[in-house]
Amino acid sequence: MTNDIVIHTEKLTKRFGDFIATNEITFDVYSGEIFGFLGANGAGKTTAMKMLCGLSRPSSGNATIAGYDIYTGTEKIKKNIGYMSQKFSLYEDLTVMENIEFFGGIYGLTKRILKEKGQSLVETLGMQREAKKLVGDLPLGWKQKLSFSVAILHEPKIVFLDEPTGGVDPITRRQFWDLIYDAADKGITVFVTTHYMDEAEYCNRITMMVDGVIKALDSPTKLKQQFSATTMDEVFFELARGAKRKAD
Ligand SMILES: Nc1ncnc2c1ncn2[C@@H]1O[C@H](COP(=O)(O)OP(=O)(O)OP(=O)(O)O)[C@@H](O)[C@H]1O
Repeated sequence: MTNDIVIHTEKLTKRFGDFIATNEITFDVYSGEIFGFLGANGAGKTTAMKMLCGLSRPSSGNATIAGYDIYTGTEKIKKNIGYMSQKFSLYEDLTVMENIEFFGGIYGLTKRILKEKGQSLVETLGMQREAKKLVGDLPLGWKQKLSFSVAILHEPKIVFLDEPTGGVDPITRRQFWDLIYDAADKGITVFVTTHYMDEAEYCNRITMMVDGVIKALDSPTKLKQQFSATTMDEVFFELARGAKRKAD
């Protein structure tokens, strides 16, 4: 982690009619940081993440992502980020290698680089025997690890992960987090939403959103001190219990 700021937001706001989904959120994220973005259902996490990825125009406020302005630099932003969501990841009807080639191609990698990177990726993941198998036939945990690796194949400055480990067992989640640490060690900033509080502990810093507003932002250790809590679960409960919004 360095002191270089790669995500800077200032009073970033998104309204849907009269409803304020994300209300004046302000924070900085540093290069190589693992930044956890937490909140109860409906808190406004996905709305914020869509704005940061250049997919949704803010109603007001400012932000720069990888040095590019959120209003005028959305195409540049998209080139400098990777994205992975539990809801959308890989094509189930393509093989492991075909998915690597397809997504690597979209991210602008040449065929020669893709061949090299694809080979070393399946080796790193221990998936040599699966390279020609359909992704649909792989266990969920493997799909998620592959999906994450594909999202950073083009070595983006920032990778956005929207609940990347939903539905898998704790051991596979731990392995997934080893990949996250490797990426952060290489200088890739990781912006991650999760509902798992053990994963919150793995982040360098965490924001907690409640009803569209940032209620807390600090390291897990400092947050636990601040709320006299022994676990992040207790911190989360303390902050989120007054939330008015419910899941859709
Ligand atoms: N296009 C939209 N039009 C109107 N309201 C919306 C729209 N998108 C989101 N919202 C509302 O904004 C609020 C925040 O939604 P968002 O999806 O950002 O929450 P979230 O924190 O990501 O929750 P979850 O963990 O359930 O995905 C919700 O009340 C949701 O209903």
